[in-house]
Amino acid sequence: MTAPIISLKNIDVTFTPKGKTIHAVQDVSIDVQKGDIYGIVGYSGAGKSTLVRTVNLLQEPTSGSVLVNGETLFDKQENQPSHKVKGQELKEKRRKIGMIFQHFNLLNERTVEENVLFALENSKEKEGVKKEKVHELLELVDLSDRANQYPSQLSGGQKQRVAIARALANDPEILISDEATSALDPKTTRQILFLLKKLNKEYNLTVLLITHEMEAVKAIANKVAVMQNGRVLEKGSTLDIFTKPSAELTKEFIATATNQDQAIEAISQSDAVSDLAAGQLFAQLTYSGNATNEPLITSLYQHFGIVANILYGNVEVLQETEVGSLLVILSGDTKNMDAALDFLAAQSVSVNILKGEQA
Ligand SMILES: Nc1ncnc2c1ncn2[C@@H]1O[C@H](COP(=O)(O)OP(=O)(O)OP(=O)(O)O)[C@@H](O)[C@H]1O
Repeated sequence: MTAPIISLKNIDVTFTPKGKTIHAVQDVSIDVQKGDIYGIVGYSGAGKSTLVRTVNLLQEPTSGSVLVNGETLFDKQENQPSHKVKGQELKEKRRKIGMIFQHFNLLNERTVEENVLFALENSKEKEGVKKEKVHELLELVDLSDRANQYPSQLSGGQKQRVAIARALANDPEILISDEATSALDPKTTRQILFLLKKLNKEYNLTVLLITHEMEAVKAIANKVAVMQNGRVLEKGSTLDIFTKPSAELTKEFIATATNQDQAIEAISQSDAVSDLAAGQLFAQLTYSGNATNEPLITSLYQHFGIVANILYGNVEVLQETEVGSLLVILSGDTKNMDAALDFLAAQSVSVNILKGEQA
Protein backbone atom coordinates (compact mmCIF):
# COMPACT_ATOMS: atom_id res chain seq x y z
CA MET A 1 0.00 0.00 0.00
CA THR A 2 1.24 3.48 -0.83
CA ALA A 3 1.92 6.03 1.90
CA PRO A 4 -1.23 7.75 3.15
CA ILE A 5 -1.95 11.27 1.91
CA ILE A 6 -3.02 12.17 5.46
CA SER A 7 -1.69 10.47 8.53
CA LEU A 8 -2.87 11.60 11.94
CA LYS A 9 -1.03 9.85 14.73
CA ASN A 10 -2.09 9.80 18.38
CA ILE A 11 -3.76 13.18 18.15
CA ASP A 12 -4.83 14.79 21.40
CA VAL A 13 -6.53 18.18 21.56
CA THR A 14 -7.27 19.62 24.97
CA PHE A 15 -9.01 22.94 25.60
CA THR A 16 -8.88 24.68 28.95
CA PRO A 17 -11.53 27.42 28.89
CA LYS A 18 -11.62 29.18 32.26
CA GLY A 19 -9.48 26.49 33.83
CA LYS A 20 -11.89 23.72 32.83
CA THR A 21 -10.30 20.88 30.86
CA ILE A 22 -12.05 19.57 27.74
CA HIS A 23 -10.50 16.58 25.98
CA ALA A 24 -11.97 17.35 22.55
CA VAL A 25 -9.82 14.74 20.76
CA GLN A 26 -8.15 11.84 22.50
CA ASP A 27 -5.50 9.59 21.04
CA VAL A 28 -6.92 9.51 17.51
CA SER A 29 -4.94 7.89 14.70
CA ILE A 30 -6.28 7.87 11.16
CA ASP A 31 -4.64 7.14 7.82
CA VAL A 32 -6.32 8.45 4.68
CA GLN A 33 -5.18 7.12 1.30
CA LYS A 34 -5.13 9.29 -1.80
CA GLY A 35 -8.51 9.03 -3.52
CA ASP A 36 -10.39 8.05 -0.36
CA ILE A 37 -13.66 9.59 0.61
CA TYR A 38 -13.15 9.17 4.34
CA GLY A 39 -16.25 9.72 6.45
CA ILE A 40 -15.89 10.86 10.04
CA VAL A 41 -19.21 10.42 11.72
CA GLY A 42 -20.40 11.27 15.22
CA TYR A 43 -22.92 13.34 17.11
CA SER A 44 -22.44 17.00 17.88
CA GLY A 45 -19.53 17.53 20.26
CA ALA A 46 -17.79 14.24 19.36
CA GLY A 47 -14.67 16.12 18.29
CA LYS A 48 -14.95 15.73 14.50
CA SER A 49 -14.36 19.37 13.55
CA THR A 50 -11.54 19.77 16.02
CA LEU A 51 -9.88 16.65 14.64
CA VAL A 52 -10.08 17.63 10.96
CA ARG A 53 -8.91 21.16 11.69
CA THR A 54 -5.62 19.61 12.82
CA VAL A 55 -5.01 18.41 9.24
CA ASN A 56 -4.21 21.96 8.07
CA LEU A 57 -3.22 23.12 11.57
CA LEU A 58 -6.15 25.50 11.91
CA GLN A 59 -6.21 23.65 15.20
CA GLU A 60 -2.86 22.77 16.69
CA PRO A 61 -2.86 19.39 18.44
CA THR A 62 -1.87 19.30 22.10
CA SER A 63 0.19 16.26 21.15
CA GLY A 64 0.59 13.81 18.30
CA SER A 65 1.70 14.18 14.73
CA VAL A 66 0.17 15.34 11.46
CA LEU A 67 1.63 14.20 8.15
CA VAL A 68 0.31 15.30 4.78
CA ASN A 69 1.79 13.73 1.66
CA GLY A 70 4.41 12.10 3.84
CA GLU A 71 5.62 15.45 5.16
CA THR A 72 5.42 16.17 8.87
CA LEU A 73 3.43 19.38 9.40
CA PHE A 74 3.32 18.95 13.14
CA ASP A 75 4.88 16.67 15.69
CA LYS A 76 4.80 16.93 19.42
CA GLN A 77 5.57 14.01 21.68
CA GLU A 78 6.12 13.92 25.39
CA ASN A 79 9.61 15.03 26.47
CA GLN A 80 10.72 15.65 22.90
CA PRO A 81 11.34 18.83 20.93
CA SER A 82 8.29 19.69 18.87
CA HIS A 83 8.18 20.45 15.15
CA LYS A 84 5.71 22.69 13.33
CA VAL A 85 5.49 24.07 9.83
CA LYS A 86 4.88 27.84 10.07
CA GLY A 87 4.51 31.10 8.18
CA GLN A 88 4.49 31.18 4.41
CA GLU A 89 5.18 27.46 4.17
CA LEU A 90 2.09 26.68 6.24
CA LYS A 91 0.00 29.09 4.16
CA GLU A 92 1.04 27.29 1.00
CA LYS A 93 0.27 23.89 2.48
CA ARG A 94 -3.15 25.14 3.58
CA ARG A 95 -3.94 26.30 0.08
CA LYS A 96 -3.65 22.69 -1.07
CA ILE A 97 -6.33 21.64 1.39
CA GLY A 98 -9.75 23.02 0.47
CA MET A 99 -12.53 23.35 3.03
CA ILE A 100 -16.30 23.66 2.82
CA PHE A 101 -18.64 24.27 5.73
CA GLN A 102 -22.24 23.96 6.83
CA HIS A 103 -22.96 27.69 6.47
CA PHE A 104 -21.01 28.14 3.21
CA ASN A 105 -18.97 31.14 4.52
CA LEU A 106 -19.42 33.17 1.34
CA LEU A 107 -18.83 36.92 1.12
CA ASN A 108 -22.32 38.34 0.76
CA GLU A 109 -21.29 41.63 -0.78
CA ARG A 110 -19.39 39.91 -3.59
CA THR A 111 -20.76 38.12 -6.64
CA VAL A 112 -20.40 34.40 -7.22
CA GLU A 113 -17.48 35.03 -9.57
CA GLU A 114 -15.78 37.38 -7.08
CA ASN A 115 -16.22 34.87 -4.27
CA VAL A 116 -14.32 32.24 -6.23
CA LEU A 117 -11.77 34.76 -7.50
CA PHE A 118 -11.08 35.76 -3.89
CA ALA A 119 -9.46 32.36 -3.30
CA LEU A 120 -6.92 33.24 -6.00
CA GLU A 121 -5.88 36.59 -4.53
CA ASN A 122 -2.42 35.22 -3.71
CA SER A 123 -1.98 33.67 -7.11
CA LYS A 124 0.69 35.25 -9.30
CA GLU A 125 -1.26 34.47 -12.46
CA LYS A 126 -2.52 37.30 -14.69
CA GLU A 127 -6.09 38.52 -14.10
CA GLY A 128 -7.26 36.98 -17.39
CA VAL A 129 -5.90 33.55 -16.46
CA LYS A 130 -7.52 33.75 -13.04
CA LYS A 131 -10.88 34.69 -14.54
CA GLU A 132 -10.60 31.84 -17.00
CA LYS A 133 -9.96 29.48 -14.09
CA VAL A 134 -12.98 30.83 -12.19
CA HIS A 135 -15.20 30.26 -15.19
CA GLU A 136 -13.94 26.69 -15.54
CA LEU A 137 -14.69 26.09 -11.87
CA LEU A 138 -18.18 27.56 -12.15
CA GLU A 139 -18.81 25.33 -15.12
CA LEU A 140 -17.61 22.35 -13.13
CA VAL A 141 -20.18 23.05 -10.41
CA ASP A 142 -22.82 23.95 -12.99
CA LEU A 143 -23.18 27.60 -12.02
CA SER A 144 -21.84 29.41 -15.08
CA ASP A 145 -25.13 31.24 -15.49
CA ARG A 146 -24.95 32.64 -11.93
CA ALA A 147 -21.50 34.25 -12.11
CA ASN A 148 -22.82 37.78 -11.62
CA GLN A 149 -25.38 37.04 -8.94
CA TYR A 150 -24.92 37.56 -5.21
CA PRO A 151 -25.13 34.79 -2.59
CA SER A 152 -28.49 36.12 -1.36
CA GLN A 153 -29.93 35.30 -4.79
CA LEU A 154 -28.93 31.64 -4.56
CA SER A 155 -30.43 28.55 -2.96
CA GLY A 156 -28.52 26.67 -0.24
CA GLY A 157 -27.34 24.04 -2.70
CA GLN A 158 -26.12 26.69 -5.14
CA LYS A 159 -24.27 28.51 -2.33
CA GLN A 160 -22.56 25.28 -1.39
CA ARG A 161 -21.55 24.76 -5.02
CA VAL A 162 -19.97 28.23 -5.05
CA ALA A 163 -18.12 27.25 -1.87
CA ILE A 164 -16.93 24.05 -3.58
CA ALA A 165 -15.71 26.01 -6.62
CA ARG A 166 -13.86 28.38 -4.28
CA ALA A 167 -12.37 25.47 -2.33
CA LEU A 168 -11.04 23.98 -5.57
CA ALA A 169 -9.52 27.21 -6.88
CA ASN A 170 -5.99 26.36 -5.77
CA ASP A 171 -6.14 22.80 -7.12
CA PRO A 172 -6.15 21.10 -3.74
CA GLU A 173 -5.48 17.40 -3.43
CA ILE A 174 -7.61 17.25 -0.30
CA LEU A 175 -11.07 18.64 0.38
CA ILE A 176 -12.39 18.82 3.93
CA SER A 177 -16.17 18.88 3.99
CA ASP A 178 -17.29 19.88 7.50
CA GLU A 179 -21.04 19.18 7.75
CA ALA A 180 -21.39 20.69 4.26
CA THR A 181 -24.80 19.14 3.68
CA SER A 182 -26.24 19.59 7.18
CA ALA A 183 -28.21 22.73 6.30
CA LEU A 184 -29.57 21.30 3.05
CA ASP A 185 -32.73 19.37 2.23
CA PRO A 186 -32.38 15.66 1.32
CA LYS A 187 -32.52 16.17 -2.45
CA THR A 188 -29.95 18.99 -2.44
CA THR A 189 -27.83 16.94 -0.04
CA ARG A 190 -27.73 14.10 -2.57
CA GLN A 191 -26.76 16.52 -5.36
CA ILE A 192 -23.88 17.95 -3.33
CA LEU A 193 -22.70 14.49 -2.24
CA PHE A 194 -22.72 13.28 -5.84
CA LEU A 195 -20.79 16.36 -6.91
CA LEU A 196 -18.15 15.48 -4.29
CA LYS A 197 -18.13 11.91 -5.60
CA LYS A 198 -17.70 13.17 -9.17
CA LEU A 199 -14.75 15.38 -8.14
CA ASN A 200 -13.27 12.42 -6.28
CA LYS A 201 -13.59 10.15 -9.31
CA GLU A 202 -12.57 12.56 -12.04
CA TYR A 203 -9.79 14.42 -10.23
CA ASN A 204 -8.77 11.80 -7.66
CA LEU A 205 -9.63 14.38 -5.01
CA THR A 206 -9.32 13.00 -1.49
CA VAL A 207 -12.33 13.99 0.61
CA LEU A 208 -12.64 14.10 4.39
CA LEU A 209 -16.36 14.00 4.97
CA ILE A 210 -17.36 15.21 8.43
CA THR A 211 -20.98 14.47 9.17
CA HIS A 212 -23.50 13.40 11.79
CA GLU A 213 -25.42 11.52 9.10
CA MET A 214 -24.41 7.97 8.28
CA GLU A 215 -26.65 8.37 5.23
CA ALA A 216 -24.01 10.70 3.70
CA VAL A 217 -21.26 8.21 4.47
CA LYS A 218 -23.32 5.42 2.94
CA ALA A 219 -23.89 7.46 -0.21
CA ILE A 220 -20.27 8.22 -1.10
CA ALA A 221 -17.59 7.26 1.45
CA ASN A 222 -15.36 4.22 1.01
CA LYS A 223 -14.01 4.44 4.57
CA VAL A 224 -15.46 5.63 7.83
CA ALA A 225 -14.42 6.35 11.40
CA VAL A 226 -17.04 6.65 14.14
CA MET A 227 -16.27 9.18 16.87
CA GLN A 228 -17.65 9.66 20.35
CA ASN A 229 -16.30 11.78 23.22
CA GLY A 230 -13.15 12.66 21.31
CA ARG A 231 -12.25 9.07 20.51
CA VAL A 232 -12.57 6.88 17.44
CA LEU A 233 -14.76 3.93 18.43
CA GLU A 234 -14.18 2.02 15.23
CA LYS A 235 -12.96 2.60 11.70
CA GLY A 236 -12.68 0.65 8.48
CA SER A 237 -14.14 0.26 5.03
CA THR A 238 -17.72 1.47 4.77
CA LEU A 239 -18.76 -2.00 3.64
CA ASP A 240 -17.17 -3.70 6.67
CA ILE A 241 -18.52 -1.16 9.11
CA PHE A 242 -22.04 -1.43 7.68
CA THR A 243 -22.05 -5.21 7.61
CA LYS A 244 -20.11 -5.91 10.81
CA PRO A 245 -20.44 -2.92 13.14
CA SER A 246 -19.14 -3.57 16.63
CA ALA A 247 -19.84 -0.39 18.63
CA GLU A 248 -23.40 0.25 19.78
CA LEU A 249 -23.18 3.81 18.48
CA THR A 250 -22.22 2.57 15.02
CA LYS A 251 -25.20 0.21 15.03
CA GLU A 252 -27.42 3.13 15.98
CA PHE A 253 -26.09 5.30 13.14
CA ILE A 254 -26.48 2.49 10.63
CA ALA A 255 -30.01 1.66 11.75
CA THR A 256 -30.98 5.30 11.18
CA ALA A 257 -29.24 5.52 7.82
CA THR A 258 -30.87 2.40 6.46
CA ASN A 259 -34.33 3.02 7.99
CA GLN A 260 -33.92 -0.29 9.76
CA ASP A 261 -34.74 1.24 13.12
CA GLN A 262 -38.21 2.09 11.81
CA ALA A 263 -38.63 -1.40 10.37
CA ILE A 264 -37.42 -3.03 13.59
CA GLU A 265 -39.72 -0.88 15.70
CA ALA A 266 -42.76 -1.57 13.55
CA ILE A 267 -42.10 -5.29 13.28
CA SER A 268 -41.27 -5.63 16.99
CA GLN A 269 -44.88 -4.70 17.66
CA SER A 270 -46.31 -7.36 15.35
CA ASP A 271 -48.08 -10.37 16.86
CA ALA A 272 -45.38 -12.72 15.56
CA VAL A 273 -42.72 -10.93 17.60
CA SER A 274 -44.88 -10.05 20.61
CA ASP A 275 -45.91 -13.69 21.00
CA LEU A 276 -42.47 -15.14 20.38
CA ALA A 277 -42.47 -18.74 21.65
CA ALA A 278 -39.72 -20.18 23.86
CA GLY A 279 -36.75 -21.13 21.72
CA GLN A 280 -37.75 -18.80 18.87
CA LEU A 281 -35.44 -15.94 17.98
CA PHE A 282 -36.29 -12.61 16.40
CA ALA A 283 -33.07 -11.67 14.61
CA GLN A 284 -31.57 -9.38 12.05
CA LEU A 285 -29.35 -11.07 9.46
CA THR A 286 -26.97 -8.87 7.48
CA TYR A 287 -24.87 -10.09 4.61
CA SER A 288 -22.93 -8.69 1.71
CA GLY A 289 -21.80 -9.84 -1.70
CA ASN A 290 -23.06 -12.94 -3.35
CA ALA A 291 -24.98 -14.56 -0.50
CA THR A 292 -28.65 -14.32 -1.44
CA ASN A 293 -31.70 -14.91 0.72
CA GLU A 294 -32.89 -18.07 -0.84
CA PRO A 295 -29.95 -20.53 -0.45
CA LEU A 296 -29.35 -19.15 3.02
CA ILE A 297 -32.89 -19.76 4.17
CA THR A 298 -33.09 -23.13 2.40
CA SER A 299 -29.81 -24.26 3.95
CA LEU A 300 -31.00 -23.35 7.43
CA TYR A 301 -33.96 -25.68 6.96
CA GLN A 302 -32.19 -28.46 5.07
CA HIS A 303 -29.17 -28.75 7.34
CA PHE A 304 -30.57 -27.72 10.71
CA GLY A 305 -34.34 -27.98 10.55
CA ILE A 306 -34.58 -24.26 11.32
CA VAL A 307 -37.34 -22.27 9.64
CA ALA A 308 -36.66 -18.60 8.97
CA ASN A 309 -39.84 -16.61 8.67
CA ILE A 310 -38.90 -13.41 6.83
CA LEU A 311 -40.72 -10.36 8.20
CA TYR A 312 -38.73 -7.71 6.35
CA GLY A 313 -36.02 -7.61 3.72
CA ASN A 314 -33.91 -4.86 2.25
CA VAL A 315 -30.99 -4.74 -0.16
CA GLU A 316 -28.74 -1.73 -0.59
CA VAL A 317 -25.72 -1.20 -2.78
CA LEU A 318 -22.64 -0.03 -0.93
CA GLN A 319 -19.35 0.47 -2.73
CA GLU A 320 -20.83 -1.47 -5.63
CA THR A 321 -21.58 -4.42 -3.35
CA GLU A 322 -25.03 -5.62 -2.39
CA VAL A 323 -25.73 -5.51 1.31
CA GLY A 324 -28.81 -7.42 2.38
CA SER A 325 -30.67 -7.20 5.63
CA LEU A 326 -33.43 -9.51 6.79
CA LEU A 327 -35.58 -9.42 9.89
CA VAL A 328 -36.55 -13.01 10.62
CA ILE A 329 -38.05 -15.25 13.24
CA LEU A 330 -35.95 -18.37 13.54
CA SER A 331 -37.77 -21.39 14.89
CA GLY A 332 -37.51 -25.14 14.79
CA ASP A 333 -35.17 -27.65 16.29
CA THR A 334 -33.82 -25.71 19.26
CA LYS A 335 -30.89 -28.04 19.85
CA ASN A 336 -29.66 -27.19 16.35
CA MET A 337 -29.99 -23.43 16.79
CA ASP A 338 -26.35 -22.92 17.89
CA ALA A 339 -25.07 -24.87 14.90
CA ALA A 340 -27.38 -22.89 12.59
CA LEU A 341 -26.05 -19.61 13.96
CA ASP A 342 -22.47 -20.87 13.56
CA PHE A 343 -23.33 -21.81 9.97
CA LEU A 344 -24.60 -18.27 9.31
CA ALA A 345 -21.42 -16.80 10.81
CA ALA A 346 -19.35 -19.11 8.58
CA GLN A 347 -21.24 -17.68 5.59
CA SER A 348 -20.20 -14.18 6.76
CA VAL A 349 -23.76 -13.39 7.76
CA SER A 350 -23.85 -11.22 10.85
CA VAL A 351 -26.64 -12.14 13.25
CA ASN A 352 -28.06 -9.65 15.69
CA ILE A 353 -30.55 -11.27 18.05
CA LEU A 354 -33.22 -8.69 18.81
CA LYS A 355 -35.52 -10.81 20.96
CA GLY A 356 -35.60 -14.31 22.41
CA GLU A 357 -33.01 -16.53 24.00
CA GLN A 358 -31.22 -19.56 22.76
CA ALA A 359 -32.28 -22.73 24.60
N1 LIG B 1 -12.02 26.54 20.87
C1 LIG B 1 -12.62 25.76 21.78
N2 LIG B 1 -12.55 26.04 23.09
C2 LIG B 1 -13.11 25.25 24.02
N3 LIG B 1 -13.79 24.12 23.73
C3 LIG B 1 -13.90 23.78 22.43
C4 LIG B 1 -13.34 24.57 21.39
N4 LIG B 1 -13.61 23.97 20.21
C5 LIG B 1 -14.32 22.86 20.49
N5 LIG B 1 -14.51 22.72 21.82
C6 LIG B 1 -15.19 21.62 22.51
O1 LIG B 1 -14.61 20.41 22.05
C7 LIG B 1 -15.59 19.41 21.91
C8 LIG B 1 -15.58 18.87 20.49
O2 LIG B 1 -16.09 19.89 19.63
P1 LIG B 1 -16.15 19.73 18.05
O3 LIG B 1 -16.72 21.00 17.49
O4 LIG B 1 -14.86 19.26 17.54
O5 LIG B 1 -17.23 18.56 17.89
P2 LIG B 1 -18.00 18.10 16.60
O6 LIG B 1 -18.08 16.61 16.67
O7 LIG B 1 -17.39 18.69 15.40
O8 LIG B 1 -19.44 18.69 16.83
P3 LIG B 1 -20.20 19.85 16.03
O9 LIG B 1 -20.65 19.23 14.77
O10 LIG B 1 -21.32 20.23 16.94
O11 LIG B 1 -19.19 20.96 15.83
C9 LIG B 1 -16.91 20.03 22.34
O12 LIG B 1 -17.11 19.73 23.71
C10 LIG B 1 -16.66 21.51 22.15
O13 LIG B 1 -17.47 22.26 23.01
